Amino acid sequence: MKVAWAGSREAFQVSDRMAKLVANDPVFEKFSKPMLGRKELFKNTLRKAAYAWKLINDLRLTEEEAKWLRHYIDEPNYTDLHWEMFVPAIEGQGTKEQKKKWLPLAQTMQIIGTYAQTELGHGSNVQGLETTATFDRQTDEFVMHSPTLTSSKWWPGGMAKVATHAIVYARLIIDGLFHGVHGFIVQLRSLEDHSPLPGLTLGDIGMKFGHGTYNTMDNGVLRFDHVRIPRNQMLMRVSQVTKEGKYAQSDVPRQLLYGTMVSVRQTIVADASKALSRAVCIATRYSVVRRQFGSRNGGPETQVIDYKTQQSRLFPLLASAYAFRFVGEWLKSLYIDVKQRLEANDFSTLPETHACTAGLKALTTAATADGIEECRKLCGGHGYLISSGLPELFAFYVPACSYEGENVVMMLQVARFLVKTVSNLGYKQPVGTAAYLGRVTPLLQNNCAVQTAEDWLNPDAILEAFEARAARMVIGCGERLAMFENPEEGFAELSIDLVEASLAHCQLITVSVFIQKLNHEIPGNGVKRSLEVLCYVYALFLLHKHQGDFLATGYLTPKQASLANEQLRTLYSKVRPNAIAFVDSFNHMDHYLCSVLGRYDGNVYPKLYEAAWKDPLNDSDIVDGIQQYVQPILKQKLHYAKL
Ligand SMILES: CCCCCCCCCCCCCCCCCCCCCCC/C=C/C(=O)SCCNC(=O)CCNC(=O)[C@H](O)C(C)(C)COP(=O)(O)OP(=O)(O)OC[C@H]1O[C@@H](n2cnc3c(N)ncnc32)[C@H](O)[C@@H]1OP(=O)(O)O
Ligand SMILES: Cc1cc2nc3c(=O)[nH]c(=O)nc-3n(C[C@H](O)[C@H](O)[C@H](O)COP(=O)(O)OP(=O)(O)OC[C@H]3O[C@@H](n4cnc5c(N)ncnc54)[C@H](O)[C@@H]3O)c2cc1C
Repeated sequence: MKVAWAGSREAFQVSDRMAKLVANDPVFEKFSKPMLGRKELFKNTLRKAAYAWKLINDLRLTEEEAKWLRHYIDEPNYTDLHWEMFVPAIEGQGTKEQKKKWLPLAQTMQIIGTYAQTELGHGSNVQGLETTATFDRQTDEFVMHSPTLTSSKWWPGGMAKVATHAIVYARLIIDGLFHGVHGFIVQLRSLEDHSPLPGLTLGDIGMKFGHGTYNTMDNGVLRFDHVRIPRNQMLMRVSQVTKEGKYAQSDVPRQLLYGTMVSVRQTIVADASKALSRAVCIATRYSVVRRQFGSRNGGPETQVIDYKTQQSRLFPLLASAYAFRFVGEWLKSLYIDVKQRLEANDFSTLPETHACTAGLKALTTAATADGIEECRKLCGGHGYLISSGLPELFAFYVPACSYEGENVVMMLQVARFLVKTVSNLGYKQPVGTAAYLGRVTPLLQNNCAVQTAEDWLNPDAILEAFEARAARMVIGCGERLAMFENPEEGFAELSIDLVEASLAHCQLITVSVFIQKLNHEIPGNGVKRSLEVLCYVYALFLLHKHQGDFLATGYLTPKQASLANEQLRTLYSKVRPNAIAFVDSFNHMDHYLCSVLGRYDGNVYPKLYEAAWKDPLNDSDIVDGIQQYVQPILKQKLHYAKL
């Protein structure tokens, strides 16, 4: 199962080796992080990032190994933006000459970059950005300027204190004419003494949610006061500006300017299973250790994992972790394919890839953030302790629902893709993830054939149910949209339904990828049979949760919906004996989990007790402030107390 989770024996070995490397090195200790103040926390992160870079070079780690090393160090920091956004932006949007100049500098970290797109006033609406880049023909330069307060760049990670360069997105203006938003490479700091260059105002935007997690990152604010950069620092793969000030667009679609976001959204989907599996591992291990009620004749109480209600909250999350792992793997292969095509100027699969990355990013991050919080509740009161590892994990993870495309905004992008696919049905056969929309007649006419709970243990029955639900919701929206004279008005009016239809479409993708995975790529029959159980849990849980959709579209009868729920309850009993094996297969080491509740050895209570004594408040019996503020109250001489 460890190999199935990792994807291959080699992938397992690489990640395992890097997990151990980090866990065994005292520099990467992280238990004391929540006790540090912001400045110490930040310095500590800089120290770890520098040490990691030294290890990468000294040990000559491969790119894959370096990625795992950063993952296990487990602290957001400026290198995330450098490697995940700055470098890919140059790779995807730079010309050959620009790549030749900038990539070697970035890849050896002689410069450190960030991705400065969002502003105080606009994040989702990229076309609404206000920073200007005005071409000056006389000097062959662009003048970067922040004309309003709301045009201040706001959020870019690593920008406040570390980055030396940024890809800045700004409105291109030539001779007073606006030519859309483009990316520019801008130097922010001196490479000698690290001070901000003249004309730039740079700072940190302040503390973020949760103490010890995202505050390791210096998210920044940046303002320009007529800062000049050479013309050849505009990223020019998509559009070019000549020295005469002529604006030209190549055959490459404008959407490629958004390419870096597609790349990161894909990574975010791949990473969702890491965060969810981490929370599920903690909650499952603790649910086996924790006992409440049910003692008979002085025997042990019931392990909370044996309560059906606990199983009905925990096991769908366990199944979701596996589903997201497989859909992340699948999306990665789709992305690698589109990347190769883009390099060869084949843009045909870009719209589908955009819809998949946007929709799956929204689906997996929302479910993972909610899932982490549910795992915290599954651990009862102890889940609220920082030492459970869950509050910090939630605080780190939840902004994924907003960054890289706010989730609702992303689902509306999927809706645009689906509406377009449906309106083209007469003359263009849909392919890939939308292929089922080419079979609308049977999907709209046929109804579910399930008669017994056992009938739901059939991948074809499940797939057809999810296809029929998604097709009916999408076609329904399409029909209602056609009644509007102004399509944009119709889209806005129906946006709630469109988001629900998009979710149905994305859930269909995750379910079908899970089924596909079982049909083709599982090593060993035992592993395959166990994963089949999780696949059914995932699908039937979604079906139960969204049974309103399945019933309202008329594909299922209430009886069939209740048979699905009956089967789901039976499946929970099949998951129970393997629950610990399923979470051990994630291969998460104690160092990585950083959780007293999720310890591999189950030694929860002594370690919880021990951890409490490490709190700074326990350094002494009488702490600072007691004598000054509590003793005077205790010693007051009042005849009666007034509330
Ligand atoms: C104890 C516990 C402790 C726990 C601690 C744990 C710590 C762990 C740390 C581990 C670290 C390890 C790290 C490694 C990996 C990290 C990887 C992730 C790094 C993440 C860092 C996050 C930083 C965040 C960065 C950002 O947020 S950057 C900014 C992102 N911004 C957005 O996403 C903006 C969203 N908006 C848009 O994308 C667009 O504006 C829009 C798409 C919404 C609208 O665009 P537009 O207005 O132009 O218009 P249209 O809607 O009309 O679209 C026009 C057509 O273009 C198509 N389109 C749109 N986008 C794209 C695209 N991207 N690609 C292709 N096509 C696109 C539309 O579909 C339209 O098409 P049509 O014309 O056919 O309809
Ligand atoms: C931790 C973190 C790190 C970040 N790092 C970076 C970075 O490195 N670089 C960078 O450039 N940016 C970064 N960002 C910014 C991030 O990309 C934006 O916050 C994100 O894209 C959301 O945009 P917004 O804040 O404008 O949200 P808004 O769009 O203002 O969203 C507010 C609400 O309005 C709704 N809404 C907006 N538009 C629509 C619509 N058309 N239809 C229906 N509802 C709508 C949304 O659903 C949401 O509920 C980061 C943000 C965070 C939280």
